[in-house]
Parts: sequence; C-alpha cells; structure tokens
Amino acid sequence: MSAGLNIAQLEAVNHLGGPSLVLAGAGSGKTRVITHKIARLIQAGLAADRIAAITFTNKAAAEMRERAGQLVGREARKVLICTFHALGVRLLREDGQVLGLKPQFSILDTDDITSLLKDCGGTTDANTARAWQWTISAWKSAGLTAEQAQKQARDENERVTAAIMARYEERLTAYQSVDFDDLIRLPLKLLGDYPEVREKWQQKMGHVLVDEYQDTNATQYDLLKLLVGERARFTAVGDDDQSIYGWRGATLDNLKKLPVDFPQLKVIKLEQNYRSTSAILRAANNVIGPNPKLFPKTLWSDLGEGEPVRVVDADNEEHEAERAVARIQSLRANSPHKEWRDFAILYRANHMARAFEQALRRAQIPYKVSGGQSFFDKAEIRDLCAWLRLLVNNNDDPAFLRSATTPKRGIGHTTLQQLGTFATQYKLSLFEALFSHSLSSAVSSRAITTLHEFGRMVNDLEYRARHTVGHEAALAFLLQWLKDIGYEQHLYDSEDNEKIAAARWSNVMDFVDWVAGRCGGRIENEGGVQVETERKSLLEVVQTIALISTLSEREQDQNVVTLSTLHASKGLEWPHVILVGVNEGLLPFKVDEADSDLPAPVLADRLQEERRLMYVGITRAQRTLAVSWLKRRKKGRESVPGQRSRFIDEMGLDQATVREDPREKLRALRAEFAQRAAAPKPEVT
Ligand SMILES: Nc1ncnc2c1ncn2[C@@H]1O[C@H](COP(=O)(O)OP(=O)(O)OP(=O)(O)O)[C@@H](O)[C@H]1O
Ligand SMILES: [Mg+2]
Repeated sequence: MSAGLNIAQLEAVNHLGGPSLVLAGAGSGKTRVITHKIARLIQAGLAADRIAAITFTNKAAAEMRERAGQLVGREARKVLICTFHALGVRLLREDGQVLGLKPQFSILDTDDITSLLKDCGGTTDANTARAWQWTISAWKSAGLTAEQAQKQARDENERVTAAIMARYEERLTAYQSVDFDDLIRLPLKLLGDYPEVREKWQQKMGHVLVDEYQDTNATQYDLLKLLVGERARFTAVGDDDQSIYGWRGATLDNLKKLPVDFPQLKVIKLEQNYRSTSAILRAANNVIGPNPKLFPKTLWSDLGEGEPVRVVDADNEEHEAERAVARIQSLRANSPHKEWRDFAILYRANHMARAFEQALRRAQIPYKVSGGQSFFDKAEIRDLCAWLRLLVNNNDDPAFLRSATTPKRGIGHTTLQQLGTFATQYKLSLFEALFSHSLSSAVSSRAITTLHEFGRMVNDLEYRARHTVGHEAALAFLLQWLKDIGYEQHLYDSEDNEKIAAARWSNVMDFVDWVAGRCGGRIENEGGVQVETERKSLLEVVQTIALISTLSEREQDQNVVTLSTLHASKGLEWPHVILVGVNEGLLPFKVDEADSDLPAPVLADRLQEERRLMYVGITRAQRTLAVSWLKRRKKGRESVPGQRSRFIDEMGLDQATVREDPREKLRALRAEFAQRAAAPKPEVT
C-alpha cells in the first residue's frame, strides 16, 4: 500500500483524523495522493460509501475510479467519486424534497436555458439570451437571488436582467427543473437551512477528498465546509499556479481561507515531480516565474535532462498542422512510444482543432477531440435525451417541446402555442395541461386527439422504462422505441446528404448501446474474477444522463491522438505534447490594451491567468515538448501577420538547440511510406 509513494506523500495519505491540504506543483503526485488515500481510508476501516472524492471533470472521476479499483478492488465502486455538480445532484435527489423539489427533477442544459430565457425576456435573439444567461449564472454562482440582484442592479440593463431572472427562476420551479448553478446553490441551501439534513450528511461523510482545489469557487467551498462540519475530515490538493478558471468564478481565496477557517489544518508540500524531464520542467518554471508567488514552491525531477524543447515556426494554420503531424509520425517511428495515445496536441480555443483534424485525417491517424463539441451536443443525441428526460420528468417543458415535434407527429406550432398559453394561465406544465378537461376551450378537438396520443405514448414508455432492467432488455426497449417514433426515417428525411444521415444514425446506435450498457447485468473481468455489473432500471439510468457530458468512460482505452483545449487538459499527461498556436493574442489571449477595452488591472490579472494556462500546458508533457507559433494567422476571413508569444521567449530555451530538427521531415516521410506499404491493398473484384 505504501508502494510508490515518497515520504511527503505518505504523510499526506496517513493523515486521517483532521483536515489537510497538499499544496504542490504540477506532476508532483497530488492526484496520486488522493487515490492512495481512498485505499488507506478503506484499509483503516472506514466504509467505502462514507468516502467522497471530488474531481474537476467526469473524465477525471472515471479515471480515479479505475485507479482506486486497481488498489482496493470492488470496494472502490462504493466510493462516491464525482464532480461537485454530480455531488449536488446526489444531495438533491435524496433530500431535495424539503426544498419542494421532486426526486425526478430535470437538469437543463445550455440550449434549454437559452430558449427558456428567450421566452422569459420576450426575444428571439439567441445572443441577447446568452448574455442574460451569462449574467444570471454569475449572479447565481455568487449566491445572489433574483430579488437581491434587483436591489443591487447598477443600471437599466442589470435591472432588466434581474427582472428576467425572477421570471426564469419561477419557470424553473414550475417545471421542476434546475440549472447547473442550482446544483451547487440548492444543496448549499439544503445543508445551510435544514439542520437535520446537514446532520445526516455530516454523519455520512467520513472523509471528503477534493482534487484541483485551486479551481473551486466560493459556493463550492461553502458546500465543502457544510459537508465536512466541525470534524473537518477532508483532504484538499491543489496548485495555485494551475488556477485557470478565474473567468468562471474560481477563486484563489479558497486556498488562503483554508488555514484561517481550519487552524488545525495540516499543510503538506510535495517537491519531486515524477512526470517530466528536467528540460520540460525548467521551461515550465521559467514561464510561471514572473507571476506573484502566493505559496513559494520548488519542483525538481530526477528523470534526467531529456530532449530539448523544440520551437516550430509555422507559416500558417495549415502548415502548423502538417508540421505537427510530421512530428508525430517521426517520433512514433523513432521512439519507444509507438502508441497513438502517447501524443497530444493542445491549443487555446476549440475552433483551432479544425486544421489538425483535417491534417490527421489526411494522414490516416486516429484521433479524438476532447473538451470540444461533445457527443452529447450533437442534435440527434439531444433529441433522444429530450425524450428520455420527458420520461423522467413529465413537467420538463423544454423536453416536452422538443420531443413532441421531433420527429414530426402532426402537433403544430399553433397547437403548442395554444397549449402553452393555457398552461401558463392555469399554472400547469405542458404535460399536465394536455390532460386537463378544460383544454377544449383553448385547443381544437382534432389537435387534442393528437396531443393525447402523444401523452399516452409518453406514459406508456415511462411505465415500461421503469420495469426494464439490465442491458439486454434495455437495448431491446430502446430499439423498439426508435422504431415506434420513426427516428431513422426522420434523420434521412431531414438530411439531404445520405452519408451525413448515416453518420448521425450511427451516433444514435452508439448512444443506445451506451445507455443500455449502463443498465448493468454484463459480465466483466475484474482482477481475474468474473463479476456481473449491478443491474439498474432504464429509468434510473436515464436520470443521471443529463449530467454526463461526454462518452469519456468509453474513450479512455482508445488508442488515438488527443486533440484538446488547454483547459480540458488539466490533470492529464502524455509522453509527447505539441502546444500549438502559441502566439500573442492567442496565448496570451488578447491582454494588450490596444486589443481590448478592459481596464489595466483586469488585464494584468488576465495575463497572470494566461501564464498559468501556459504552465498547465507545458507540464502535461512527460518526455518531449514542441511549441509552435504562426507567422501568419487567420483573423476572421483575413490573414494577418502573427507574433510569437512572449511565453516562448520566457521559456528560456537555448537558441542553438531549439530549431527544428531537419531530419524530422525525412523520418516522417519514411514512416509514412512504410505505413502505406504495410496497408492492405484494396481488393479488386
Ligand atoms: N511517488 C511516486 N513514484 C512514482 N511515480 C509517481 C509518484 N508520485 C506520482 N507519480 C507519477 O507521476 C505522475 C504525476 O502524478 P499526478 O498526476 O498524481 O500529479 P499531480 O500533482 O496530480 O499533477 P497535476 O498538477 O498535473 O494534476 C503520474 O504518472 C504518477 O503516477
Ligand atoms: Mg492532478
């Protein structure tokens, strides 16, 4: 159990009785401390279901679950390993009733919220609605109610937004729905205002562990405090130099507050980096150097000097992508790391993935885009999720509207409008309104017949989903349902290009397979023992779906090159990393006064956060790192001269060694040639 931990890590793992904070630089084994501590707590006799470990993403949670599983076996499954938001869902499903929330409440996604806000504010303009959404979300995550926001409003614009917020909140309550901010705010209210509920959860939580603590926001910190109570049995791990979510309300104050709020806090520092070579680590330390030091840290590695960090000057986006692909092919041909999964291309903004996707496809290299448009954002998946959400919560009006019209079933816009007006008048959800006796005063009898057919179908599906348990039954159910609603036909009807329609249908099949798989009853091999996964009803599984943003659990084993935003790369590592688009204006992102209308102090803060982002990027690399920048870059439709980022200069690279290796191109060509030669010849029939 103590294998693979240094003395400081062991100290952190063995501090069980009170609060502790592990404060250390990138790659020093903070996350490793958390997984080992889960094992240690179980070994020390704490029941696994009394341990909660909070991670930053669903993907990180899945990975931690797997690691913990390797250390302690099946028991690890009972540990609650999830994000703050998923923890919020858990609290609300179990105890939300005291706040008037039914256990089957719905979680709205960004699109639902935009359309709801359009409605509340009487606009059809999505940008206006999104601006409201941004402001309301900021208010909510700062803990403000609509009423308080109204009082504090500084101008007409804010007053209008606050009024819309009031209407929006009313609708959420009426629809038995919550947004992402509510998933933290409501549990906070629950634990804050209801002592018996608080008592229950504090009793239950034997130990709470938090990874990436530097990126928690104020309300998450409050939630943590309420959850652990006086006994304060928790372990937080973090790195102030990796705080990159300031723009989303994360605050380093949480790090500063911890020793004040918990005087008995044990602070442990880790200094050895186990991830990167000295060359990479030096570049990282140089870049973060100019930032003010909140908590001074030293970080060293004994993995040796390693390959020098390379700088690539690219002519433009296409050239940069070609160069990245050539580098990957060359390294793969010449290093012990031959797997595609050993490579990552990291960039500042989502839209930058495009050129790399195209180049990788051309070279027939498998890849995945993480942190970009997720599977669940695809229209076809959102259609199906709307249906499933409606089964879980009939009062989910946005889901009602989407499923009643996708695929088309003769329920027209006018009918829906009449139904909506009627529902608002009688304070009913659309689904409730549908079965109201007095509906005939508002809607034609022919339309009512169609509406009733739809309503009965939903009721019937719900009943069957509740009684469908295990993956085989779930699969049969889902396939039949798709047939009943004619979804495949709908895809082909609404898409002129057959290939695209087929691709979308294949996404649907992936989705169905995945949902069914979660219903359990499959035989899996666990440490040499065949065990059956826990069986769940389809309805139960569907309840959790709105929260899962990617098919991450399935992606893990794929042997593919990763394309990722820097933000989404946090906590991860790859043998070979290429940081691209390292230009002034991209990374750092617009921090020059000429380029921005923000005041100077805000820009200075921004620059610090951009510097931390660059630090995060560099420290993802284990063995080799290349940094590329664009001599010309696209800005809108134009091509403008690009400027090399100050961060590249600050990395302090030895100019003689940074130039690109001329042999790289040759090796890449050779590798490509070999690959082509080895590829199966097309069959001639
Ligand atoms: N004591 C150790 N012995 C050997 N390898 C270790 C040790 N501690 C950590 N590692 C390895 O070092 C790498 C980095 O560890 P980990 O991801 O836990 O660091 P971290 O501090 O969480 O990094 P980040 O700040 O990027 O989240 C991992 O591959 C991990 O397995
Ligand atoms: Mg980590």
